[in-house]
Amino acid sequence: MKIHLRDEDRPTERRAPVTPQHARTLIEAGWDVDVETSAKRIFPDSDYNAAGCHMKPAGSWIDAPGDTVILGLKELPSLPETLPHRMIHFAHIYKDQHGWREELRRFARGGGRLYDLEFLVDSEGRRKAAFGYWAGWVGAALALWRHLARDLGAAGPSKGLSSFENRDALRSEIETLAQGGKRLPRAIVIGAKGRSGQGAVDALSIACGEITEWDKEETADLDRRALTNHDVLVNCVLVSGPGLLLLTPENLGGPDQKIRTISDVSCDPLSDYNPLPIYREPTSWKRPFITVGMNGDGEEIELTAVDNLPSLLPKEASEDFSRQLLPSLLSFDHGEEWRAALDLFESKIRKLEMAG
Ligand SMILES: NC(=O)c1ccc[n+]([C@@H]2O[C@H](COP(=O)([O-])OP(=O)(O)OC[C@H]3O[C@@H](n4cnc5c(N)ncnc54)[C@H](O)[C@@H]3O)[C@@H](O)[C@H]2O)c1
Repeated sequence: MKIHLRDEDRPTERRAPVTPQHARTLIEAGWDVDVETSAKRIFPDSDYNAAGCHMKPAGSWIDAPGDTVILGLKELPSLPETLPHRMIHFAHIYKDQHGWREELRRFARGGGRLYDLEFLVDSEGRRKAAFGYWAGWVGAALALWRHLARDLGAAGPSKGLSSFENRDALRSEIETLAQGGKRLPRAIVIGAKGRSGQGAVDALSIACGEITEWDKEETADLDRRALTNHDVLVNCVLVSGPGLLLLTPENLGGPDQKIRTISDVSCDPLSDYNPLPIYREPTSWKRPFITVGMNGDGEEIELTAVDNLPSLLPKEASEDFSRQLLPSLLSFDHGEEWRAALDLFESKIRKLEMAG
């Protein structure tokens, strides 16, 4: 088997789906591993080279032999127009996203196949590899950092963000502020049993006085007064339909409403089912926090909703993702997850053909 790790097209994408350590595991299992050099990837080229990978120029996947599997994380550049390879990445084209037809046509023209990482699932539909844990960890850490910074009149993360070398860089920002002597916040995580919920709980434990963990059971009959009797709210719910409304504009500002900092890790403001319909669009690395109202104590409620949180911690996010993906890669393309991804791809190609 021959696999080729692409340099990511997006200039800010520093994550990798396979670490140098796991590239070595693939080589030991008999894989031939090519890796494109990259000026931005969080792992240096020299580590892949030392692991036994063949280093190739960025963008050379286009000319790889036809039997090579091309691995990446995010979308492809817009050229070439034909894709003859088997490709593994997050393509973001199966939910009728902008440009899905043209992207699928590239595969149809070249005879290639897409194994979309978002749909690499087991027989119960559970994702084989996901970035959720570190999304929750970073989302909660940003909220905690900002909350403590405000207590001391500092900007904290609201001055703008760039990716962190590792989690300790972010943790030390929080720990330094927590030593400032103010009361540690009481936080609540909704969707606490999920991947991002677990990450959020772990990050909040750096400097929270108390952490309440709610999942489906606790929100079935929502006690909003108990919900708003916290300083920090982190939403990590995977919403699949209507029903859950955590906070609406009408719920803000009541006398018992203590919440001052919100992190919406789920970050789905454009969905009809958004459980936090108190903001209209994701916030950015440049301006991660916005004010969404006032709480019962007359303090501004600040919210962050960044839609690419794991990219802020590319090292940990990549290591975790690579660890989850490795067993599937070692069984490429025999496992049920590869069959599921391929079946979906083929059904989308049929949909394209029927649409004409
Ligand atoms: N902002 C980002 O960068 C980023 C990155 C990754 C994932 N996400 C998003 O985070 C969300 C969670 O992802 P995940 O991987 O943690 O999912 P997950 O499936 O691991 O966990 C979701 C949790 O939500 C809970 N839940 C569902 N309905 C609920 C309800 N009504 N009340 C309370 N809890 C409920 C589930 O029981 C589960 O524990 C998704 O919407 C995902 O798209 C965002």
